[in-house]
Amino acid sequence: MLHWGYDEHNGPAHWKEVFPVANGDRQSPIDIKTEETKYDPSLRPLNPNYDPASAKIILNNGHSTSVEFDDTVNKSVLTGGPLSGTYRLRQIHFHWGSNDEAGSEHAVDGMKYAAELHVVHWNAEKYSSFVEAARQSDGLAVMAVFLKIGECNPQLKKITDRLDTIRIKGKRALFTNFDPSCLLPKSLDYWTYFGSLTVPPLLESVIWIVLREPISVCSEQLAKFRSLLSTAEDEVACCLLRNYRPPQPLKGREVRRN
Ligand SMILES: NS(=O)(=O)c1c(F)c(F)c(-n2cc(CC3CCCCC3)nn2)c(F)c1F
Ligand SMILES: [Zn+2]
Repeated sequence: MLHWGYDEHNGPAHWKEVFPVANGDRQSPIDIKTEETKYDPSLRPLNPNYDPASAKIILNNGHSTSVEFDDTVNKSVLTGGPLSGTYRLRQIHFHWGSNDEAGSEHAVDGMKYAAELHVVHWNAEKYSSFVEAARQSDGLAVMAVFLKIGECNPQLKKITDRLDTIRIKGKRALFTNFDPSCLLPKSLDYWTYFGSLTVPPLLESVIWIVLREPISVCSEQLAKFRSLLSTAEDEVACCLLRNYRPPQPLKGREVRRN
């Protein structure tokens, strides 16, 4: 496998060839069987506290589009929920499919949504950098939000309207004054479990917080994600039509709910 991606020759089925942890005991995403989740009264309300000035750039990294935040200080943080300590906002990004029927990474009772937003944080209380935290079992906390096909989402428009300026892999553009809380649903009720990055190097360092209520997205907005290219300037253009990893074995893990 040359460089990992989502095509037949370098997609999720091949990742274990380079990243053997792909067959590990706490891989993500998973299919959340709601009947088997366990209510945990010790789980606290989620407390996202983001400063719009932390937003810096919007980027096409060839695998997704992300908004990167200034994580050199505790300006935008997530506390509460299943977390002990303060997790600092690093980036948000999306996963989508080649059609509106599937595109999310997590599934709920076997059902997949059209897309999924990930809000990535790292444990800045215990570790000194994102890369160090990414190697620790409690290093990262990712909040996942399902995108359900419906009304066009005016908040998401701020992102989808910029995608034509970063079509090519590696392109980036200034993107500030953006508070990702505007993409969260009314209810912050969640499921939580111990998992991994869903992209190589698939490190098993993520405390997953999956919000139960989806936000809306319309087909036209999703189509803009699919028009992003997974290729750089000097390569034959190839659209990033899908970028989701299928659900992985639960291997005895518990999924708790608040
Ligand atoms: N889908 S996900 O699981 O929410 C998700 C994440 F949680 C991530 F942290 C990343 N991530 C990957 C790197 C490179 C680092 C390069 C040095 C070693 C750590 C990874 N930066 N952020 C990511 F791309 C992603 F998709
Ligand atoms: Zn992701």
